[in-house]
Amino acid sequence: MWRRVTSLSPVISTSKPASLDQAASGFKIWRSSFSTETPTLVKDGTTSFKERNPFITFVLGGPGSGKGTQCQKIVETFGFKHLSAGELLRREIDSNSEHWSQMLNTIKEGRIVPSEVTVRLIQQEMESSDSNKFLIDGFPRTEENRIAFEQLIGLEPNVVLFFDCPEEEMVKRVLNRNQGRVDDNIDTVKKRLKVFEILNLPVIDYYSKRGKLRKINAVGTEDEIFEKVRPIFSACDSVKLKRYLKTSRHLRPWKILPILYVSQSISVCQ
Ligand SMILES: Nc1ncnc2c1ncn2[C@@H]1O[C@H](COP(=O)(O)OP(=O)(O)OP(=O)(O)O)[C@@H](O)[C@H]1O
Ligand SMILES: Nc1ccn([C@@H]2O[C@H](COP(=O)(O)O)[C@@H](O)[C@H]2O)c(=O)n1
Ligand SMILES: [Mg+2]
Repeated sequence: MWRRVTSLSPVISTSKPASLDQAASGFKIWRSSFSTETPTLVKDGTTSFKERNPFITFVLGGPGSGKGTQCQKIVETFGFKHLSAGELLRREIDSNSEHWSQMLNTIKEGRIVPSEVTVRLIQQEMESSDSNKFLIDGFPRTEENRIAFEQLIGLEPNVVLFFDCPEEEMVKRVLNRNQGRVDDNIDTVKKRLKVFEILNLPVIDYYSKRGKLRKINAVGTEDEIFEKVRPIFSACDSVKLKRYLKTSRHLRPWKILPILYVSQSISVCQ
């Protein structure tokens, strides 16, 4: 049984000019429906999602930079729950949910769906998941996305991956993808690249300044790129382990030493 708890919080705002926001989403009506209250779902008799202290990774990069491909490998190797924001939106469109046609048009135009919609979808998936380690792929795409996540969910990412790829390579990969996506065409890709540059790069810069960004050169084979990703998560495991060691009485040092050793190679991922 879920009950809704609300608390007051400031209105979500961004430092971007309003015209840019509008160009990115095209959903003035949805945007204006943002509440000044922050609802939090709390399961009766159990802890809230926030209290589960989940490990959150945001996965960023331009269109076709390889976010989804690398997330799959991270899932296979480190057992994270993968949530692709774009995939969640496509699923909503396929299920003819409310606003499906607006969402479809937004995606066709390479623009950004209002944050409240996307954050709610991510929140539902996280809260209903058994996992406590999440890869949130393709999110946050804008400062508004980022602030909405912080305000509605009340959490920040532990790590932010950024797959840095030249535009020419991204365009080539998207046009060869062949998965029937409505936005995999040259016109939409050009728009998505523009949106990435104007709206997503400031988010990347934000996390870089806070020391959370792990920038990965996304040129090379899928396996070569994953070898740059791997140490980041080995290190994340070790951070959790260190925390565990502080609180646990059941120490088994011989079991964690190899992982701590691997973690020494963190930080330079270029
Ligand atoms: N290192 C790589 N070299 C060549 N092709 C790749 C590489 N990584 C991924 N690809 C291919 O490029 C295409 C785009 O990859 P992927 O779907 O992972 O990108 P993405 O960042 O998730 O893109 P989007 O933001 O559009 O969802 C896919 O067809 C994938 O198989
Ligand atoms: N935070 C997000 C993520 C995605 N979208 C829309 O979906 C499109 C596809 O996203 P992918 O991550 O699968 O490339 C994207 O171009 C946006 O139109 C969004 O609005 N907000
Ligand atoms: Mg993807």
